[in-house]
Amino acid sequence: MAVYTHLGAEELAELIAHYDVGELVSAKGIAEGISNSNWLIETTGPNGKGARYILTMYERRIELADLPYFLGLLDHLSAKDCPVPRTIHDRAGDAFRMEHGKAVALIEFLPGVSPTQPTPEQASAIGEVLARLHLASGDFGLVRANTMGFADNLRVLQACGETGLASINPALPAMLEPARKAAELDLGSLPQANIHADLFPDNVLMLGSKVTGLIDFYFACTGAMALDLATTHAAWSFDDRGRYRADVGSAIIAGYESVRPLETNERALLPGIAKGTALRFVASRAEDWLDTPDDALVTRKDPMQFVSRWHYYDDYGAQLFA
Ligand SMILES: Nc1ncnc2c1ncn2[C@@H]1O[C@H](COP(=O)(O)OP(=O)(O)OP(=O)(O)O)[C@@H](O)[C@H]1O
Ligand SMILES: N[C@@H](CCO)C(=O)O
Repeated sequence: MAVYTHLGAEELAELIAHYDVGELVSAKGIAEGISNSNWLIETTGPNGKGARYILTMYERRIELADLPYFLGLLDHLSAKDCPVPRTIHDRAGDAFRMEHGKAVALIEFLPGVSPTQPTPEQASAIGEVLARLHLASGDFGLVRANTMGFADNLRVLQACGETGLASINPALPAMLEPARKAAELDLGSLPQANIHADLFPDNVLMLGSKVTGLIDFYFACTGAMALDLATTHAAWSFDDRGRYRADVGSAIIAGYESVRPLETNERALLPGIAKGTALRFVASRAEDWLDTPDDALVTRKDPMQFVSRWHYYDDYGAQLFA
């Protein structure tokens, strides 16, 4: 249940009164999500016709200093017609406010549901939208370094330690060596933009094959566009038993290239980048696994899922991205 902080009805009404969105009608805690507290807010709307918003309270992981980048990027992309939610600014013009010592933001509600078994049509649509996002984000004025880059992944795995990794699964310590290799990959010479960097299906809202919303930009950073494409490929193209879905994988690349064809140097590095991005999720999941007590209510994500994806890219990456 992702509502970590209780906000009473009066507190919520007072908070909403700082925005030009009408009066509070209802507020429901949203169960999905694990990092932040989220509420679905209904108000009478700026013009009295009713409106819905997402209220997010930033609970952990997110640095306050990064919020202008994350929220500003949403505004920049939505102004360029990308399907991302706008940030609603308060009457003073601020994108976030402090409440109980924590930052809160009011965000446009977008319709749609996250696909659990994406179709090739949906995969193609997400590829297209990702490329549009890259073309639109290049001239966003702010920059943010990737804090989950390949060298960071190595540090995270090393900090888990061989014993810690082996306590999750005996096959995990063997990923330290590939992580060392990935850390040597230099993505700095590839075309850069502001990238989402975590575009899993649960961060995408869709109606049928139409992408209605990309959400959860809290790993967004300035980085190689090919990294974002490889991450999306790794997140979408395997079924729940870990089998590669060729129709979905090729539809993502084809959809992307229908808007922004890959450059030769990006294509050449994609197999290595795909392995590196698989290790990003091995590392963050292993770290979370060791940090989460066995009796916590949160369901831990299995790092081994991405070990098997790493092996797939190691075996077939060269032909997949040829
Ligand atoms: N702009 C939006 N429009 C509609 N629904 C949204 C929007 N933003 C978030 N949601 C809903 O709220 C849920 C939780 O949001 P989100 O996944 O961002 O949670 P989180 O805790 O911030 O992230 P995470 O679990 O990835 O750490 C989403 O699954 C989605 O259903
Ligand atoms: N989307 C990530 C969580 C955020 O880093 C995962 O599935 O491991």
